[in-house]
Amino acid sequence: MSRRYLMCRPTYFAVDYAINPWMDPTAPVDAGLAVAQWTRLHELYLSLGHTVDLIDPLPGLPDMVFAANGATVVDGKVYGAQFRHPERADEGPAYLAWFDQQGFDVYAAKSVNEGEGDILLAGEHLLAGTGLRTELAAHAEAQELFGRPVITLQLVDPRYYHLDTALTVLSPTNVAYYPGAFSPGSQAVLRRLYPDAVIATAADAAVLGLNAVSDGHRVVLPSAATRLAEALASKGFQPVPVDVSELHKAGGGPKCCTLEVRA
Ligand SMILES: CN(C)C(=N)NCCC[C@H](N)C(=O)O
Repeated sequence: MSRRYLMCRPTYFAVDYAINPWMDPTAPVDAGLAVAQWTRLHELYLSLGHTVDLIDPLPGLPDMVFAANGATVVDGKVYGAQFRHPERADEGPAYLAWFDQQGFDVYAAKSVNEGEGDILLAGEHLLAGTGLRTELAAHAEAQELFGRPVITLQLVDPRYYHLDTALTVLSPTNVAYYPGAFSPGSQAVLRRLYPDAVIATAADAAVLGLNAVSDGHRVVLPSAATRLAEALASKGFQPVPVDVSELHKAGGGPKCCTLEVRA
């Protein structure tokens, strides 16, 4: 199924600060390679028949490439992001202004939330992560704004700081997830909601394999996640691997670079 995405070219990509355990400002980053990998991801979406809008990157915001964190867009309503860390604070208004200019109904958040990093549409309801970045209060805000039930999931491992590092929505009725990233209660919720889920291993999660983008059948995921790709194929999904090794140095993958625009 064809989707509409928003992406941001990593023109100013760098790892200048560390706000997650993957980031090491002393390690070298090849900004040119990051742009090349991002460009391949962009072209891949176009070749799969998706529409991709682009927002202009801003200097001084090296993580702005991670468009998924910029907002949550459902039914044409845009719930703006309010970032936990000051290093990313200016991204929220930049993304909201873009949506405003495009004529969407935009809502500035009252609570800390990092967009689709932590708030994922799954069929009729929203799955929402908390514990590391997005505040619980944002779940209530999102429920009120979108008029859809929000299912709160507690994240417990700092490596999997956003819900979209630990869980991929594969279709309206199924997900893939790494149980170790969730509290025991949230693991039980996921088992109850998704008895047929694809269960990722610690190794799948460690290459950020769950930071994937599904259109309901084709699943774009990091090429390093080979076992997860096999598990998805065995459930009838089509894995589409993409190399995002340079973006991984900031703690990101294909999903982080991709905000779904649901008009
Ligand atoms: C699923 N992921 C990982 C994302 N949705 N976003 C990536 C954000 C990376 C950024 N350095 C940060 O730590 O905020």
